[in-house]
Amino acid sequence: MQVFDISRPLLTGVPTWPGDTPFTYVVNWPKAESGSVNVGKLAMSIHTGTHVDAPFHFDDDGRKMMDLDVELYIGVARVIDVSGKSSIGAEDLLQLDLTGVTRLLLRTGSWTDPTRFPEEICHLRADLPSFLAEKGIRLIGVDVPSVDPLDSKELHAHHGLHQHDIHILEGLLLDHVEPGDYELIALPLPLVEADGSPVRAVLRTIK
Ligand SMILES: N[C@@H](CC(=O)c1ccccc1NC=O)C(=O)O
Ligand SMILES: [Zn+2]
Ligand SMILES: [Zn+2]
Repeated sequence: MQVFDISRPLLTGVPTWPGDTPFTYVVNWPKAESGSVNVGKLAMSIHTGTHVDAPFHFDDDGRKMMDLDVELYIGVARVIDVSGKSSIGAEDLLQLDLTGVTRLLLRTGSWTDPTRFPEEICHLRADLPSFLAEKGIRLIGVDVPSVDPLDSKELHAHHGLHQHDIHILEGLLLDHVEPGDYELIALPLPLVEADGSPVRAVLRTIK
């Protein structure tokens, strides 16, 4: 059994959405002062690195992190390669047999420099959510900061996925993983009021 870490490392300088809270970690209470332990303090945006979105992120009346079904973030997931495309719609996935797939991770390869926030990414087209829902998919994962174009204010993909009860996992690292079926573990933190959560996402080979 092999485990692939598909999470982006969180460290000072990690790319964030333009204008968003920078990531900081400091030892706020060092052992030399406390006498026994180093105690760290963390500040970050929910949407930095590998994370899940809760519907409240794009809908004031939407559910928050703790209201979402934790089961969806654990279980068999299929990784597919869709690199080289500027967007993904139903047409791009028509040839695939997605029978029995609940969690689908798209390797777009469109975030080429992990040290910088991308200028352009592969996004999901408006016809994809209903197509995925028909196939029974409940969670979609992408290796880019958003399922919508970076400058989108309408967030058609976010809203469409939510309407079809499909959960969103963003900012994965999939370059080092071959397409196929794995067990996904990407548990969000129990942030009761939050619009999402950072996750540690891993893929475990099956058998
Ligand atoms: N929808 C994006 C986040 C996003 O749009 C965003 C995140 C932080 C600060 C600003 C953002 N969008 C601004 O237009 C996401 O789901 O990660
Ligand atoms: Zn997000
Ligand atoms: Zn999002």
